Amino acid sequence: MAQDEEEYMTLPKKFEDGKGAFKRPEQQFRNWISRDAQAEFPAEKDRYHLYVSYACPWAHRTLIARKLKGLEDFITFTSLHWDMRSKGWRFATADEAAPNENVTPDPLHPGSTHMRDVYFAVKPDYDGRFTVPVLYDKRENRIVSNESSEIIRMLYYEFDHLLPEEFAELNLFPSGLQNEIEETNEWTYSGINDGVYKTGFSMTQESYDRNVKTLFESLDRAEKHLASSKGPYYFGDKPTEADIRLYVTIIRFDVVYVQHFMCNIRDIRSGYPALHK
Ligand SMILES: N[C@@H](CCC(=O)N[C@@H](CS)C(=O)NCC(=O)O)C(=O)O
Repeated sequence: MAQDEEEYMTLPKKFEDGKGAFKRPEQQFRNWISRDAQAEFPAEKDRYHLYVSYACPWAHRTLIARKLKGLEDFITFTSLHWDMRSKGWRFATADEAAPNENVTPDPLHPGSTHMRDVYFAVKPDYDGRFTVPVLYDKRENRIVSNESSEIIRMLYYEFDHLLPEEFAELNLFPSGLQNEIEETNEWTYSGINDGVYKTGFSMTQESYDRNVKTLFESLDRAEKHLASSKGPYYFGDKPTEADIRLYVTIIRFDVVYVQHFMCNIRDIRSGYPALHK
């Protein structure tokens, strides 16, 4: 095992930006599924599996993209148990399993109890965090990717030639909006998606003050955009990546981040009517 358990839970302290703020580490598995049948990871039915946690906004993005693109028969998934302790995410035991909710023991590696077991089975000297989501290749027993921003983009297009028209046609990153989406992603990510973590995991008062201010300024900006746009989605009458990225944080905001991450200048319900809608 590359890290002992106690050290693992204190690792966030190593991910510090030098100013007391949490700095998210780079993900280590960055392969791509491709529509090209000769590719290392070609798009195929029932070849890939997603490991997620319902608690995790980054994993939630991948479940939304999978659903919107009609990829349920292409990509199976398992949700880890919500109760994360010193070894990181764990699988539900047979007693706790809720198979209809995909909360089960690991269907692919009998005997593995934690997400870390999957990482070590693939890469015995892995030394990063045992994060979800993980996109896993069931045929080659390899991890394709553990970076949600890239997983969702693979799902947008790479299976399109195998999908019924209604799903192939759904374009969550249309060329006419790509610049605006990328520009929105940039501040939404750093101010909101990661902003709640930077606020909640601040190690100094100065870092908390700075990050909570940026977070609420970014929420104000998203609120203003939504209040003055036609809607119902962020960029008009069709959902795009901007909606997926914003939604997963907003839906958790009042129930998780206000209290647990001290993101409590306002809540969404009473402070942001357009975001709430
Ligand atoms: N950049 C990654 C971040 C994933 C991530 O940080 N996931 C969290 C859950 S919300 C996790 O699994 N943390 C476990 C850990 O750090 O031990 C992505 O977007 O996929």
